[in-house]
Amino acid sequence: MTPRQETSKRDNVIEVRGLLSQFGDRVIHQDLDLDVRRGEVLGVVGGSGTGKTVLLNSIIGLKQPEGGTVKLFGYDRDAMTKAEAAEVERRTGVLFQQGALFSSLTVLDNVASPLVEHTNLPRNTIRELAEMKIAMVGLKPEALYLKPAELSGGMRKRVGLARALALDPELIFLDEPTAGLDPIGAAAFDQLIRDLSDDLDLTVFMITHDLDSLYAICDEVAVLADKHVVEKATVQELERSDHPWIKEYFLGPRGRAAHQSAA
Ligand SMILES: Nc1ncnc2c1ncn2[C@@H]1O[C@H](COP(=O)(O)OP(=O)(O)OP(=O)(O)O)[C@@H](O)[C@H]1O
Repeated sequence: MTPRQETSKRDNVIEVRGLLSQFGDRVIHQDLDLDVRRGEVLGVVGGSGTGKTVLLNSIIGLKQPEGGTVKLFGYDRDAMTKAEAAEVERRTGVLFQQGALFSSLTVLDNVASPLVEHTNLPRNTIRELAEMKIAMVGLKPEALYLKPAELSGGMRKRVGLARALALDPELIFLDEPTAGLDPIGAAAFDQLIRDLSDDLDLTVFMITHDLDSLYAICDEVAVLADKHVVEKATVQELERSDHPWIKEYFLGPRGRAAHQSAA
């Protein structure tokens, strides 16, 4: 077993340098740099098709970059041993856009599945741990034996989050977690993410179109435009940016409304 690479508060949990991502001749990212500090809740925004999901996939290893380096917990993705890759996977949780739940499994079995796959714990312990995670995301015990089709959109997101948290990760990736939720459900989900981050010292990489989420819970926001991260800063700093897309985004009518409701 490899010695676990510890990270301190000052360390970057994610470090991307000079990322080049392409599909055929089509360049999605060029010279993209991004640092995410331990414990930070980072919002990732950008126009539709700017490559937010491709960036997430490149960081978690679902897409092999055409150039540059991606480091997670200090390990270079391209130079990791199998054991290091497994460690990184265990320390990382992902909530995909559609939840990606197994439709034939109950809530309990969905949340238990990473524990079954990655640990040798006895059945009873797995069950208790899964129940704990389900309670942690605010779902009642009545939900344990329901199947995904019997859940509301907000409940499905919570189950996806509970599953992403099953192995006690230090870093979670969320792809538009509040998409499709009503404003009250979205605000509750935002608060849940912020509380989990504070309580568990979780680092959060969150793609979102939801301006309210940025104001409510993000420490910083990375803006994707022109094939790279054009700025990474607090929302207050971004409101003063000269970049045309950022200006339009934060100072347009929806940005102003989000600013006012956060004030
Ligand atoms: N597997 C693929 N093959 C070819 N092109 C792809 C593939 N995946 C993504 N793309 C292209 O890469 C670009 C970036 O896609 P991505 O899904 O990352 O955008 P996004 O910023 O997440 O968009 P949205 O906000 O609409 O979800 C898009 O133009 C998309 O068509």
